[in-house]
Amino acid sequence: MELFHLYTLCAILIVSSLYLRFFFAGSRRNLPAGPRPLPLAGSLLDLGAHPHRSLARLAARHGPLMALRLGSVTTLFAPQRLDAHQALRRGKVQRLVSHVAGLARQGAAVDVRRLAFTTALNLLSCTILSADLDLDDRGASGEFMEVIEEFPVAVGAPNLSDFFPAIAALDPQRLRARLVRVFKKLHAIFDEQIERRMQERPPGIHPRTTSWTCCSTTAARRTAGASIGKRCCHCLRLEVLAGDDGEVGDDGLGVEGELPERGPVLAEQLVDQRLLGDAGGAIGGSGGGCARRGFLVPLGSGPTVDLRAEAEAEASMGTMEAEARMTGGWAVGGRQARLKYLQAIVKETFRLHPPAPLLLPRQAETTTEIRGYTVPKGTRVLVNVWAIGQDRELWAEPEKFVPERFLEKEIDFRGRDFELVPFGSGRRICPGLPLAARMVHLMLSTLLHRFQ
Ligand code: HEM
Repeated sequence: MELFHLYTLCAILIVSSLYLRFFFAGSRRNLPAGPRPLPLAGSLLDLGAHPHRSLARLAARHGPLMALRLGSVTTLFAPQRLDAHQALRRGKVQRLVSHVAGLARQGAAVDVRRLAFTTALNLLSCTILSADLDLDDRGASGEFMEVIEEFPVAVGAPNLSDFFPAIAALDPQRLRARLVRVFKKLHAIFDEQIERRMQERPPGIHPRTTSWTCCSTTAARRTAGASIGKRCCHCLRLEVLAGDDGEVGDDGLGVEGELPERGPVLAEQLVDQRLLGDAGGAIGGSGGGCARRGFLVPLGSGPTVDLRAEAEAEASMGTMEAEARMTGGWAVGGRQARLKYLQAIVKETFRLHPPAPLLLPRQAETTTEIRGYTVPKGTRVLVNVWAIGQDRELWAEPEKFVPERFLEKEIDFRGRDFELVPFGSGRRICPGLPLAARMVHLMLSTLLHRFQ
């Protein structure tokens, strides 16, 4: 009997150690490097009294992205910010390239402006709505593009009502009516996406309610299978933004580069009227606007510019592809940051053709003094970014497209250098800047590299 117990114990030990070995080997497969875990405790003992210091020490040994097993939980540590949307961006640009290659093989014309626009839009719609727009589809993306193009026209046109508020109710130029129509179309597009997401969800399941994602009425109405009125759309948009499980995550904004710093506020901004209002012009800027107003036109206008940019894209892409082959991925987005000349082209284009030449209007909240002048409360303030880009005191031969000027100057468009503020500056700086900047560089360098 004693012997039987001994055999049973041995068998259990052997089976469980084999299982644990298999389990942990499998779970560590293709994980980033990290310290070898002890049985059961994993690397818990490595953390010590000051985990932040111990982790930094371990990262210095194992690399910037490190996997640790703490108890039974595998944990990933990154001392730097992670760009979780890199794969999504790459996928979109890869699709753009395949599409353009297909058109080139057929000898068909390529509408770069529309394709760049749809690619940028696609990234946004995947990020916000998990919906992919077809590059061929003139329907959905074409309609969206029309709506977005109408915004700057309706918003940017000088409006008599702004100058004579007493007649605002009459809307003499019908601009307000026009904007209402545009918003209606845009809401219809969003409503369609919301409806689609709701249809796809199994009946009776509604996302977890969090303080900012979804109001209880909406959840209750949906659970009851009732239709949802326009008033609930705001909540739904936030809910859609939050992804299927109510978490801002895989397709939500909470993981994108620099955006989480602004958190739910940004999410609300993006999804509520602001997105519908401001990002409209902005989206046009990030894709079609840039292609239309700038990047590709000046590139074709000077052989030096063209060749240098191409050579740089070529060199960088060579490395990127080698890297991609090793990692099994595609173009490595981070490398874009090192394309100095391409960056200079992008900056020069923003200087000459800022997509929002007057930014968004401001209003003085209090009476204030600037350069000895009094600015009364309520004064409308317009910043002419286009004129700043044309200022002869700041730029030599400002009317010329000369990217080289940015090779000599340490000027960026992120709102710190007031000579170049195509995305605005300060508290109301464009929150889409990181996304737009990455997409513009990635699309431009990829197209230059792949096509003549
Ligand atoms: C090349 C691309 C883009 C350009 C040039 C651009 C430019 C701008 C500018 C000039 C403003 C006004 C800033 C100010 O008045 O100080 C703005 C605001 C805004 N942009 Fe962009 N944008 C771009 C892309 C995007 C994208 C891709 C998104 C969305 C993901 C976006 C979302 C917004 C929002 C929500 C605001 C309003 C911010 C606020 O009022 O606080 N933009 N953008």
